[in-house]
Amino acid sequence: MRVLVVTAVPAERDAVARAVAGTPRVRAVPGAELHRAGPFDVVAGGAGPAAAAAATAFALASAPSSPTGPAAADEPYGLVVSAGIGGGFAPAAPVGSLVVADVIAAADLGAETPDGFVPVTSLGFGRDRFVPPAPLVREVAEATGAVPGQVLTVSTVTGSAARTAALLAAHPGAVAEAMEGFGVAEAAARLGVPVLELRAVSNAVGPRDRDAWRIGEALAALTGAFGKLVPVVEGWTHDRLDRHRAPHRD
Ligand SMILES: O=C(O)c1cccc(C(=O)CC[C@H]2O[C@@H](n3cnc4c(=O)[nH]cnc43)[C@H](O)[C@@H]2O)c1
Repeated sequence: MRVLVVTAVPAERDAVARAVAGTPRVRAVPGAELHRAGPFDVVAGGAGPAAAAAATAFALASAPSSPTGPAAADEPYGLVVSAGIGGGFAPAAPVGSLVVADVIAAADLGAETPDGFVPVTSLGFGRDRFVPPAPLVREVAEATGAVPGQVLTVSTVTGSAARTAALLAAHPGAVAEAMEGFGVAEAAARLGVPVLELRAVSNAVGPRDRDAWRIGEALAALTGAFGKLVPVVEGWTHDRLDRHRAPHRD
């Protein structure tokens, strides 16, 4: 199965591509550059949910929607993965660990009210979460050792104990936060393609301490995880994923 992997920055894209031996083949698509490594087409789509959604939509729209020939390049995407480094919530996800989202939640999409934050769904429109296929999440967790749990999408990196506590109060199942998952999921859902989010933890969510980020360690963990993901995605078919697909709703 061909898999589209969307990262924020080129360093994350290259960490994913390194999981597969050989030099990635690079192909330009409108608005992006795809790096093909084994079953993965990897794109560095930019930071934040808007850039991630735009890059995902362009890459998906550039692929055939049904097989057009015998080559892997002619296959439609069966899965989209939002991947990269992320902040981990203690104690579930220490630095260097991996997390896989069982829910991809937009943590700051809503309204501030005198009574606190209200999610967009409580305002009567939009959506604030996507649920990846549960059996696939389980298999990825088993294969990679990733901790399953909610991964929050935020537009502002958390930098205080108070904000950390507020996020955990609103999302008790949260294991990590990053800035792209919800955007990737939104674009994938519109084209009916299942989504996963896999993150390697570079820093603890909490009071800002940029010097404590362990980016190299996290990128190495990301490479290791995608190496273990190859046989997992090869074992999944479009038909099998279809059975676990949640319908898109506005
Ligand atoms: O400076 C570098 O060498 C470098 C290499 C790889 C990645 C980066 C990034 O800064 C990636 C930004 C990306 O990381 C996610 N992220 C990481 N930690 C957090 C966090 O605590 N809260 C939210 N997001 C986080 C996020 O998805 C960013 O887009 C630098």
